Amino acid sequence: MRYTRQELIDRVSAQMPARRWQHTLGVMHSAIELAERYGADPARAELAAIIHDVAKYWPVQRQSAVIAENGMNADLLNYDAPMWHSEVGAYVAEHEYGIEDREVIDAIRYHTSGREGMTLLDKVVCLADYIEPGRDFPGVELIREKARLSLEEGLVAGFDSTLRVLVERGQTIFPTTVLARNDLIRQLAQRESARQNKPVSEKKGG
Ligand SMILES: Nc1ncnc2c1ncn2[C@@H]1O[C@H](COP(=O)(O)OP(=O)(O)O)[C@@H](O)[C@H]1O
Repeated sequence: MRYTRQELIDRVSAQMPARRWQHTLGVMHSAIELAERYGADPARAELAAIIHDVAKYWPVQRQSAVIAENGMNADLLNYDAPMWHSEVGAYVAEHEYGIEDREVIDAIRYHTSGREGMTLLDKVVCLADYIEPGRDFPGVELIREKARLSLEEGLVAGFDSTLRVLVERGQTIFPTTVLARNDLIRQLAQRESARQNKPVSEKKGG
């Protein structure tokens, strides 16, 4: 990594309006909290959170150029521009800030869409983005409640709310989010069936 934590904060915060930096501070806070609760590395969660929205306010032409010119996921360009900043943020993290930690880079890359097989760090950063203290969209309280039960339940509730809005607005859906949601629902079902198939003696309350 080329910069200290404070240098990174200075560089990232200079690229967005104050209210978006406030959101980022909230995501840093929630990412650390979720990491501590669910066994991820809080320092790596915070690092991904600091950088996650770095490209959010870049002109869209600059964002699409980074994606098109660097062999990144060009399919993203077939979807609405607000999706692009995650991929660009991952690029900036790696190539401008010298981050070498693949999991941190990927947590930035998938913080909006999610993906099938999300890592623990992906889950922490994506969910923190939904529930940071400054968020007040309809349904955020339900996502916060589910986040107290598990990362997976929190994320399913988060993706549900995003998908609902996209459907209501008649917008196209970047399919990776649907794959991520399917995968999380299967993980929850597997966890539940493992819990139910435990020998009776191991079950609390019989
Ligand atoms: N699967 C998807 N398909 C299309 N648009 C999506 C998808 N997931 C998220 N979005 C949209 O991308 C935008 C950026 O998402 P996000 O980074 O979570 O935004 P913000 O932090 O500004 O709330 C939002 O407008 C959201 O509705």
